[in-house]
Amino acid sequence: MSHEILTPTEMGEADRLAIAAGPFDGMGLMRRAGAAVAAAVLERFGGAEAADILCGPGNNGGDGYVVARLLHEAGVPVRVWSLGAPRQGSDAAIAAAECPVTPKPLSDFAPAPASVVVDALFGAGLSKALDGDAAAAIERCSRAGAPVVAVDLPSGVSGASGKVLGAAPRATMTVTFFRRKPGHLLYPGRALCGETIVADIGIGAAVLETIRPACFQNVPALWRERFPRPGAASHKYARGHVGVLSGGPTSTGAARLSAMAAARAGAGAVTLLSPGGALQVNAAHLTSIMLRRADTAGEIAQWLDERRPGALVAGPGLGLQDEVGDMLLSLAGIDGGELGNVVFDADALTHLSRRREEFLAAFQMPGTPQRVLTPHEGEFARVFPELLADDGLSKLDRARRAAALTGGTVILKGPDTVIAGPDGRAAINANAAPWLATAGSGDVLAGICAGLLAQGMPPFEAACAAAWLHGEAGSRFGPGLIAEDLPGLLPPILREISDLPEGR
Ligand SMILES: NC(=O)C1=CN([C@@H]2O[C@H](COP(=O)(O)OP(=O)(O)OC[C@H]3O[C@@H](n4cnc5c(N)ncnc54)[C@H](OP(=O)(O)O)[C@@H]3O)[C@@H](O)[C@H]2O)[C@@H](O)CC1
Ligand SMILES: Nc1ncnc2c1ncn2[C@@H]1O[C@H](COP(=O)(O)OP(=O)(O)O)[C@@H](O)[C@H]1O
Ligand SMILES: [K+]
Repeated sequence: MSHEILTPTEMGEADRLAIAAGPFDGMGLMRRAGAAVAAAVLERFGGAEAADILCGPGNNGGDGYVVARLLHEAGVPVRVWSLGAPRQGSDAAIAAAECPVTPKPLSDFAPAPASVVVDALFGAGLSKALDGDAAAAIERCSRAGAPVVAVDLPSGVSGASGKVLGAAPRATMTVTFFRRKPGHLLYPGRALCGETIVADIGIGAAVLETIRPACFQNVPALWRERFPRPGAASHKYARGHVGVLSGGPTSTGAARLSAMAAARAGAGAVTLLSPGGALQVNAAHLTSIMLRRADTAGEIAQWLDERRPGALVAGPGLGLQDEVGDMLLSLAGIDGGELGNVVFDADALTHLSRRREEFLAAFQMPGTPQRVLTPHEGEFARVFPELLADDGLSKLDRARRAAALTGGTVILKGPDTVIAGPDGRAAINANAAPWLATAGSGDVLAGICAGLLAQGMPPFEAACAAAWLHGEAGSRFGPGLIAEDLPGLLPPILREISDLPEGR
């Protein structure tokens, strides 16, 4: 599957490059775009008694006129509703002139029973919030419950951010062209697109060499090559050692979830670092995970110096006391030779929000551990309030800005988790299910990520792989999922990733 995601601006560039390279001109691409939509309508809604085509003034409307002509030629009763004539001489004007159905004003549109609506009002060129006749038409459509096929995007959904500008229909199906846009994968856009079909309209993949997209759908092809596999002669420490910091006696479960997940993700050894007061309760619940007493920042540093683990999980259940913040700050600035990677999760993110400037300064020191930050939206709001307050930023933009600010990899969690690296690369995760919204699920994600980091996977790839594995485990299990289930669901998924035949 092609997993590059193009912003609307990059898509415009793809159009231009493809037209320059030939063989299709703009009109040729529009005809192919319209044909792809018409084919999808006939295949999925062939039984509809009629088709209502809503056409905007730009090229999205142009696609709509092509769809209208082709459905008419296929014998479907077609009505065309226009928001305004296309600009003279434009491709859309040519498509409108070629359409044998006379358009009526959009203000008169009311969906007929048993008709399918093709929404070709606005696509990539959406420039302001929908209002007036466009918003009213969408409102009538929603009230009638008519099935909607969206051309490129449901009109009103921003292709760049997935945000709704004014109003947008809930499409049953969206047919987009060449590659997905962020708005197809980021909520609320994702939910409004319905099933998304990516149609080939004759733009060659070679244009991507010029565009060099930096955003991808999170699929295994993105990181499979870097996925760790144990060498035949590996010993347990060579497979990676993860440390996990435990909280006090009444909040130890989160760290154990992380520890178990790190082990299942393939780390050869996992050690839980526990305050003395929590040793008994941790010991009572651990078997393969090692346990070490560490009450102070000094004792943790001593263990790091002795064992030099590949990764540490810091945050789940850790506590919000000031001395915990001091300890985390010292970890952020520790020598990367003693500790390769730190996953800052949960309470560590709250400490980061309280002492942001000190943490950011520590992160900038050369030779410190690589970091992965795993905020959910609430934690993100605490750490980066100025990014959340900026309405012009998409979730993708926010994750990228946070990665740049911290010089780390950010997993901005949610139903549309975004992973962003400090080099500008980003991925949007699309395989998770709401069953994952259960206490402790994030602790498992942090542990999987640390397990992969400790095995030498680079942070961006490890973060993407962790989000994907976590999403896959949750989706495959389905209803009834609790966080304890997640680590045990990983082995068959890991086997598939590694392409190992049964019994090996
Ligand atoms: N390029 C190609 O080769 C190909 C492109 N293709 C198709 O083209 C689509 C992009 O076309 P596009 O760039 O013309 O933008 P489009 O979405 O039609 O809107 C622009 C018009 O709408 C107006 N307008 C915007 N928002 C508005 C609002 N809220 N309320 C009212 N008006 C609003 C805007 O006005 P303006 O901003 O100029 O004031 C302008 O007049 C793309 O999605 C795909 O379907 C395919 O055919 C494949 C080949
Ligand atoms: N509706 C949803 N659909 C898919 N995944 C979700 C949804 N809600 C939450 N998740 C995922 O579940 C995990 C929850 O993490 P988090 O909020 O930190 O939980 P906890 O702190 O209880 O461990 C994240 O990986 C998040 O992406
Ligand atoms: K549209």
